[in-house]
Amino acid sequence: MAADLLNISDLTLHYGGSQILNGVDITARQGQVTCVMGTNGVGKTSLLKAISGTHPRSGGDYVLTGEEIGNTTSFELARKGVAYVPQGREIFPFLTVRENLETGFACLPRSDHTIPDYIFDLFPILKEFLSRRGGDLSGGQQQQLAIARALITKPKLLLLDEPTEGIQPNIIKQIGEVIRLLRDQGEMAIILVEQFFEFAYSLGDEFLVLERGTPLLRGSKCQIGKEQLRSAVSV
Ligand SMILES: Nc1ncnc2c1ncn2[C@@H]1O[C@H](COP(=O)(O)OP(=O)(O)OP(=O)(O)O)[C@@H](O)[C@H]1O
Repeated sequence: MAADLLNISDLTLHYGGSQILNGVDITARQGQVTCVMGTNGVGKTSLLKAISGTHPRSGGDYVLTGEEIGNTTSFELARKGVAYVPQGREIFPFLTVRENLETGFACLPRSDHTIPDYIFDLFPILKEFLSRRGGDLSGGQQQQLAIARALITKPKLLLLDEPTEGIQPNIIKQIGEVIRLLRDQGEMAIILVEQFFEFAYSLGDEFLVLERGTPLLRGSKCQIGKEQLRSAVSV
């Protein structure tokens, strides 16, 4: 059984007076992909914001590699190995590809401030476009850049928010291969928020389906049948 890297239980999250997440449990294990699914507005992005510390949670226990995490900053969580690739990618359009990648150095010691070669093995196009401005890349290339920037931080836990959204099929395939490779290396835990059902199903080891901020279905691929998952996702 793969080791638990992240264990969150009974998570709640509010925006002002609106409660968005209520009693969510999620686990991420090394060498596994946990897929978070559900229709628009159920709270998938909010869950990733809570895990990455970009929005404070209102309650719940958060344990990362055996350490209890209080309400801390996203920077501190990045230093502890949590990398977040947000929906919409949020690369810096006026910085070059190299400069975008180098922003990942912020949470690393100075001795690690070099872009490792494996980044370009995973995403060869980024090497070719190192001097191009991020904003001049296609949507799919920007998504690859956003994932690469997250990998620069040497994460233990990689959070991906809808990496296939608005992206052409050949790049979706490449991104799927990268996720599979990272998972199969067995070190990293990956949480994937994804509405593209076949993509999510092919990559996922564990699934959590949300409905209006609460868990509707949770379990492993062995426990949940494909059609059961598909019908839960379309609720
Ligand atoms: N900053 C915010 N302030 C207030 N409400 C918000 C904020 N961000 C999101 N919401 C609301 O919280 C709910 C959950 O949003 P969230 O983006 O987490 O859902 P989601 O499942 O990721 O949706 P989608 O699939 O459309 O990205 C929605 O009703 C949304 O309108």
